Amino acid sequence: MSDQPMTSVSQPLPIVLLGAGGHGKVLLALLRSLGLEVLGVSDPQLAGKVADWQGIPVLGGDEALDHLDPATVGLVNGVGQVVGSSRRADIFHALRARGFRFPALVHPSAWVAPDVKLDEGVQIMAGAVVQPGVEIGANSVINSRASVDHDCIIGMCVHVAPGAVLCGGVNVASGAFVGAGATVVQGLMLGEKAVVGAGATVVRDLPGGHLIIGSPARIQPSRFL
Ligand SMILES: CC(=O)SCCNC(=O)CCNC(=O)[C@H](O)C(C)(C)COP(=O)(O)OP(=O)(O)OC[C@H]1O[C@@H](n2cnc3c(N)ncnc32)[C@H](O)[C@@H]1OP(=O)(O)O
Repeated sequence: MSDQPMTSVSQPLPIVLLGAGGHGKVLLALLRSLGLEVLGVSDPQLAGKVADWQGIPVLGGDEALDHLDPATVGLVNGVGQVVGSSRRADIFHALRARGFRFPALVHPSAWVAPDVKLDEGVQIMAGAVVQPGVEIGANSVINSRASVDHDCIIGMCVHVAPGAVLCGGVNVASGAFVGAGATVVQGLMLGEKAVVGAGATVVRDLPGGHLIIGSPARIQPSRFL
C-alpha cells in the first residue's frame, strides 16, 4: 500500500468513467462535486445506442479504451461490487495491467482522518466516516454513510455497503462484502471473499468464503444492573 493516497488532488487528470449503471451514476455525481473533468463513459450496454449519458459522452464499449493513452487519463471504476460477481475486480486488474491509473476518490461530505492510507482506486462515498489508523486496499468501496472505525485494515476489492459499520480494529480480507446496514464488532476478522448479509450483526470471526446473515440478538436478563 502506498504511503501517499493517489487522490484527485495529486492526480488531476481528466477522467473516463467505466460503467453506466447505478454505481457509475453515483460516481459521476462524486466526480462533479470534486470539479473533475469527465471525458465520458465507456459501457458496452450503451455503445452504439446513445451518444450521451447523464450529460457526458458515451465513448463506446470496452474498445473505447484502446484509443486512450494511460498517461493522459485516469479511470474510475463505475462497476458496482455485487455478491457473487468478480466483474468489478476483473476490470480493475485488467486495466491496471495495461498501465491505466485509478485515482482514489473521497466525496467532499465524507470524513477521512488525515493518517488514513487509501490505495489506488479506493472510493469513499458521500457521508462515510473513516477514522484514524485505517488502511484501505485498492479498488475497495466504502459506500454511502458507511462507518469504518479506528485501525481497521481493509484489503483489496472489498465493498462496505451503505450504512454498514465496522467497529475499531476490524480486519477485512480481499474480496469481502459487508452488506448494507451490517455491524461488525471490534477486533474481528472477515476472511477472503466472506459475505456479511445486509443488516447482520457479526460478533465472531467469519472465515473466508463464508456467508453470515441475521442478527444474534437474544433477549435475556441483564448482568449490568
Ligand atoms: C448502493 C447499493 O445498492 S450497494 C448494494 C448493497 N446491497 C446489499 O448490501 C445486499 C447484500 N445481500 C444480501 O443481504 C443477500 O440477501 C445475501 C447475499 C445475504 C443472500 O442472497 P441470496 O443467497 O440471493 O438470498 P435469497 O434472497 O435467495 O434468500 C435466501 C433466504 O435468506 C434470507 N435472507 C436473505 N438475505 C438476508 C439477510 N440479509 N438477512 C437475513 N435473512 C436474509 C431470505 O429471506 C431467504 O429466506 P427464506 O428461504 O426463509 O425465504
